[in-house]
Amino acid sequence: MKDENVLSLTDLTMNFGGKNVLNGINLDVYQGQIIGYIGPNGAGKSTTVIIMLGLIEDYDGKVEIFGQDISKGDHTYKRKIGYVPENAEIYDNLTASEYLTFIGELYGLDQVDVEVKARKLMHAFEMEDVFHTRLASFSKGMRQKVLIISSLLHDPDLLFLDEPLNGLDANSVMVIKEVLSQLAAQGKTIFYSSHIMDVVEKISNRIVLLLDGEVEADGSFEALREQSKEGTLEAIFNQLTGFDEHEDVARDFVGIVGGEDRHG
Ligand SMILES: Nc1ncnc2c1ncn2[C@@H]1O[C@H](COP(=O)(O)OP(=O)(O)OP(=O)(O)O)[C@@H](O)[C@H]1O
Repeated sequence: MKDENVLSLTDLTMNFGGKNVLNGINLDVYQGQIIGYIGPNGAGKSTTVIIMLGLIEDYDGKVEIFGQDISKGDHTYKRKIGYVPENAEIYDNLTASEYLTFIGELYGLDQVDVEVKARKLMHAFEMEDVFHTRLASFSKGMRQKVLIISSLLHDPDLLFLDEPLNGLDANSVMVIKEVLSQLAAQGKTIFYSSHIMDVVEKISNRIVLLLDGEVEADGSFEALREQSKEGTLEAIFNQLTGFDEHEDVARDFVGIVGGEDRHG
């Protein structure tokens, strides 16, 4: 069923130590959308995601996921969400098989079923040979693939991804982009947070730009391009965040590196 509201944020505000980090976010996300969630460092993207995951509770405003207000104590919605964190505390002493089975069991899956599914997904990513190898020996990209698998074991309806392509080679990037498109086409909803503008531009059907804890822009790439008259999402991002000083910043930086600190 498309056009179903999967996620709704109403006047979401978050204050850390007297500083407002989120300043009243309003957002309705519909089934099958891939939301590119972008914004400068410190804009509040991770904070929003962590609130939606139910990990921060002292926010103001309303967060509804699958039509339920998540502050009401019913945590069953968590069974239907998946999460790829940017920096995962991965369990280095576990093998991929042990880690994935553990995560699957946390989601309430049967141990044998989850192990079979995890092995198949590792095989699909050409990693079956390291299924029983400790994660400590995995490369960055291999770990990232394990994280992606772990977020999908329970076939979630809503997926939160934070820089999911970290460390992946060009071929793997193509596979994951295609996986996400096909999941969205099946009706899964994807909340994709990244700083890699050309990927966000291609993968998202809706882009939400957060600036100082507020939604500064919200629309398809085509609509944003129309409004801003810029050609790429990177240029739109620079324009909307009011940044046109990259050459000056770089010149200062390189000058300091070379011992020519003009500011003393
Ligand atoms: N637990 C915390 N305690 C205090 N301040 C916090 C905490 N978490 C985040 N902040 C502050 O909230 C602001 C938003 O942080 P957040 O991590 O949400 O930004 P972001 O948009 O995800 O940034 P980035 O692109 O760098 O990942 C920052 O100023 C940060 O210092």
